[in-house]
Amino acid sequence: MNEQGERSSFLHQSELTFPARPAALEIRHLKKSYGLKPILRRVDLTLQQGQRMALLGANGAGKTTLLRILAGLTRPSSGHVLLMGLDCVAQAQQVRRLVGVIAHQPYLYEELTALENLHFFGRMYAIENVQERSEFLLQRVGLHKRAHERVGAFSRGQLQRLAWARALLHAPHLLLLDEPDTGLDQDGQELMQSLLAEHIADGGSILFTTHLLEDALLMSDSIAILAAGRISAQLTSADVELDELRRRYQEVVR
Ligand SMILES: Nc1ncnc2c1ncn2[C@@H]1O[C@H](COP(=O)(O)OP(=O)(O)OP(=O)(O)O)[C@@H](O)[C@H]1O
Repeated sequence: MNEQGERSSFLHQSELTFPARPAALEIRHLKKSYGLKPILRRVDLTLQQGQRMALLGANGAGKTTLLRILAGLTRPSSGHVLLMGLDCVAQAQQVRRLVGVIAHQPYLYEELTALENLHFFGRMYAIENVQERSEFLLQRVGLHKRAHERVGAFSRGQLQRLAWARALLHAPHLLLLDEPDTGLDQDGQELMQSLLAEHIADGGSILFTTHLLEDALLMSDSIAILAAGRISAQLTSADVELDELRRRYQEVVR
């Protein structure tokens, strides 16, 4: 390259603008049908890194379906989903490492102990310090005394606590939480709140579903309402009172 060429390439480089960091989640024109039945007709949604979003909607609106697509458990019929800039379908394996999921099913092996379950998932995610990390999380969710008990004998709330440990095991960026407080007692609810706060303090992002509008408001930075297969309303939590949220929700889901 001649002198002039070097200079122009230097100038070019100095003028480069670095791309803004990718959104935690970017959903465009997402559609999902089961057979001929459309469930998600056109979902567009963005969640920035470090943010918490509540996803509301009536029974059967498609919230779980949407979360399952984001978690790589179900394929979309069409549209695009990017997670931290990675395509949910084309880069599904990398995407799975970025998400921690609490779903309706706990996704745990009943015949294994709590510790064995975490070891199993730890190996799946190729976590280096799996023993240490598993013990730390069992302690954190209050199950350290049950580490060597078979999960088949756990109560619903204990399963949910272990599901939390499993979801956090690989330190995912995005938590996808489908009614995450199901079965948790008062202590469990407080534990969940502190796990969520720690996740956000560490720079993570959260998308969760709930039917409790009050919780949605308290636990989120923004609220999206899914109705008729679309995000029919999006609100900034700090700008809306509970009564107004109730009114908007009724208007949209009716
Ligand atoms: N595997 C499937 N095959 C066929 N239909 C399905 C399947 N999974 C979900 N559906 C249908 O998709 C629609 C949306 O279900 P989904 O579980 O996503 O709703 P939801 O908003 O999470 O509801 P809820 O608040 O009751 O948990 C429902 O009509 C349901 O029957």
